Amino acid sequence: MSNIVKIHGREILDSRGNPTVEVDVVLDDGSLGRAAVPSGASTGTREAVERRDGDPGRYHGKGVRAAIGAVNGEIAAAVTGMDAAEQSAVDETLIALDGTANKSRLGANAALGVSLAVAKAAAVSAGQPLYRFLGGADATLLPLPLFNIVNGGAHADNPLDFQEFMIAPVGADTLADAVRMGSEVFHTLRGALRAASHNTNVGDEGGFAPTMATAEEVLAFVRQAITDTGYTPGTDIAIALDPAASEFYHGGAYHYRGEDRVRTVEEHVAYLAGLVDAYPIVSIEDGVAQDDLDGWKLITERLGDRVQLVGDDVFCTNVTLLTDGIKAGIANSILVKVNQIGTLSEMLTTARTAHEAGYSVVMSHRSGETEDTTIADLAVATGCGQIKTGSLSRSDRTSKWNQLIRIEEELGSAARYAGRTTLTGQAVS
Ligand SMILES: C=C(OP(=O)(O)O)C(=O)O
Ligand SMILES: [Mg+2]
Repeated sequence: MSNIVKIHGREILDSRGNPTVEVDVVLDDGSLGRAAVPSGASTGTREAVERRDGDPGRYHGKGVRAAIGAVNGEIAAAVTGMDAAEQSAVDETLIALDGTANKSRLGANAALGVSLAVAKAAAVSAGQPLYRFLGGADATLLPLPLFNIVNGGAHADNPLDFQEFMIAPVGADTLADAVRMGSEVFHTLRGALRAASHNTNVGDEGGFAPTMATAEEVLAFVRQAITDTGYTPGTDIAIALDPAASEFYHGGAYHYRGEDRVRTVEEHVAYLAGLVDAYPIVSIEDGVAQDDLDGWKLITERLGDRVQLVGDDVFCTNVTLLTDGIKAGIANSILVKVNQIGTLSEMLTTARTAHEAGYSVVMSHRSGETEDTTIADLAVATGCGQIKTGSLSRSDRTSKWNQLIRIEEELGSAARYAGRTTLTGQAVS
């Protein structure tokens, strides 16, 4: 038993240069846990509410300072003296103290910083790495990485409607091999884009952000880059998409800016199905919008037995939304982002509920990140088998891949690489 003796929140910068929350938790045996809180750009409407600021540049830090004030004031007063190993009790205290359904009073960013820092301090106190402290001796599964190598949507200033084009080294033998393969393709793609006179600037998650108008154009480049690197598309390296469709769904239809055309729900789902037919796509996240329940039913009926259909905005890491979705028979997978719900315990409940229903779980970063690598450990602790944490450039992204490399090395012969084993739906060949 190690009690919390000090909680200190501070303002730091995230990868977009915006202020965010970092929390230190100190225990009576001197153990220190530190956690920094990320932030999304294409946020789901039912996410827990972070106290932040709307207009970068003009405010700089007002909302974040209010969240930090809550950490150093009300939260510190309530949580100091508690046993850091009692994560559920700490998280229940945070939830009750806030008192709202969406953590809007104190801020989900205040709650999450404390929740994660407490877990990390407890792991230090127990003399264990976080993944083992939370996951036990069975936490040996290294996740399949989904590397986001082309950025569009809300994460880039190009005309691409789809937010993320990812590659997944399903045929790698180890996580370290998967990272190497991903980076090889990333560099091949850079060369191919340059050769075709496209820019090779990167977006928020470190993937290239070329001025292309259609998903097909990107997919053709990505598939060619896989082949030109010496790998077989689909067998060695598959493709995953996050269209983040809530961002371009308005008035009951999908508005494609790049092509300057509108697709009905049926046309949009048929278009995605056509992409699955034409390319080695194994996973589509938010293929339809959070408010388009008919679209979710249609896409699940049409593609659910062929590809992984991941719910991000539609579930918001919220166990109630997930349970409703399971009952409605939509999706077959959930994206899990700790800051969407605000405490570690709630995220773990959501992940467990998904697994029990046969839904796969993909651990995820946010588009605004920090150098904090906690989600790498959480992916191994939960044994979820998949993680997306951006591209193979920018330290805010590579820090997570590098942490997974370290965990794999530390596990030695006990380490197992998930490859394609945790993908739901029928993987393509
Ligand atoms: C990581 C994502 O983006 P954001 O953090 O902007 O919600 C996503 O939509 O999956
Ligand atoms: Mg998403």
